[in-house]
Amino acid sequence: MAEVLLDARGVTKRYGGLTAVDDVSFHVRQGETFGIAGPNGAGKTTLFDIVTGMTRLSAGEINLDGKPIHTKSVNEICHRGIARTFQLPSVFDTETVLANVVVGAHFGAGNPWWSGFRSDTRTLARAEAELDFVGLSDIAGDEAGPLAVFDKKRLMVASALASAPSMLFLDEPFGGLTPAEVDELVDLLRRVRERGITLVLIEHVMRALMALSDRVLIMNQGKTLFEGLPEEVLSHEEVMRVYLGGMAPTSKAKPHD
Ligand SMILES: Nc1ncnc2c1ncn2[C@@H]1O[C@H](COP(=O)(O)OP(=O)(O)OP(=O)(O)O)[C@@H](O)[C@H]1O
Repeated sequence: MAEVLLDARGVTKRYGGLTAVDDVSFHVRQGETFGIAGPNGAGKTTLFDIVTGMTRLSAGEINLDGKPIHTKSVNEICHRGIARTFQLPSVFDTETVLANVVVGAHFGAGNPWWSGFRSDTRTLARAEAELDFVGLSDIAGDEAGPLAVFDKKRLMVASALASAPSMLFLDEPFGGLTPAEVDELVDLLRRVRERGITLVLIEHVMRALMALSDRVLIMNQGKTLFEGLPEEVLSHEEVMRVYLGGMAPTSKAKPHD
């Protein structure tokens, strides 16, 4: 069995009287794809924000490769090998598609912090290779702001990959995509996995979550409702009641919306 890459124990985040993430523990093994689902407000994005250093946990610990990251800054965590994408497409609107990816390549895991002050052919080549990988080379010179949702989502993936991560966290990568785009992105993420990059994804599109995940974590009201194999979700009564609400898991609808 592959080694544990990420180990989260008793992770808790309180906002005043609200406990957004409540004593959640899970681990992710090298090379696996770990899916996270749950209704609106379950604490999924907060969990991502904690792991990636965008918010501090109130209690618990998170280790990457056996070393703590929950006390580290966003850039230190990035340099340790964790990259992420966001629920709402987040790109530098007024920069070109290529310039967006160059940012990831400049500031990512393989470079020291000052690398952003210089431009080199190796960094540019890495950015161009990732653009090619996600299928956006043809529009490398276009401004990123007016891009369609699917292109922005692929651009976020390219920028994240350019930072040379060992783990890629994807927050609802399939939201707002057409069925054909969902299929294309599933294929792209499989190719990311084939590169040996460990994936963690939050997803409401159950078809995509089931197709990609080796194991899943279902959250509800900040707590772990279920952790196990995707096929076991279907026979878990509490998950079916709370999350799926009786809907077929292959449905493309968001049951909580
Ligand atoms: N900065 C914050 N301050 C106060 N409360 C917050 C903050 N961020 C999140 N919350 C609350 O924490 C809870 C969990 O939110 P979170 O966004 O993590 O849920 P989610 O599972 O990602 O939901 P969704 O599926 O809608 O994205 C919600 O009740 C939310 O309102």
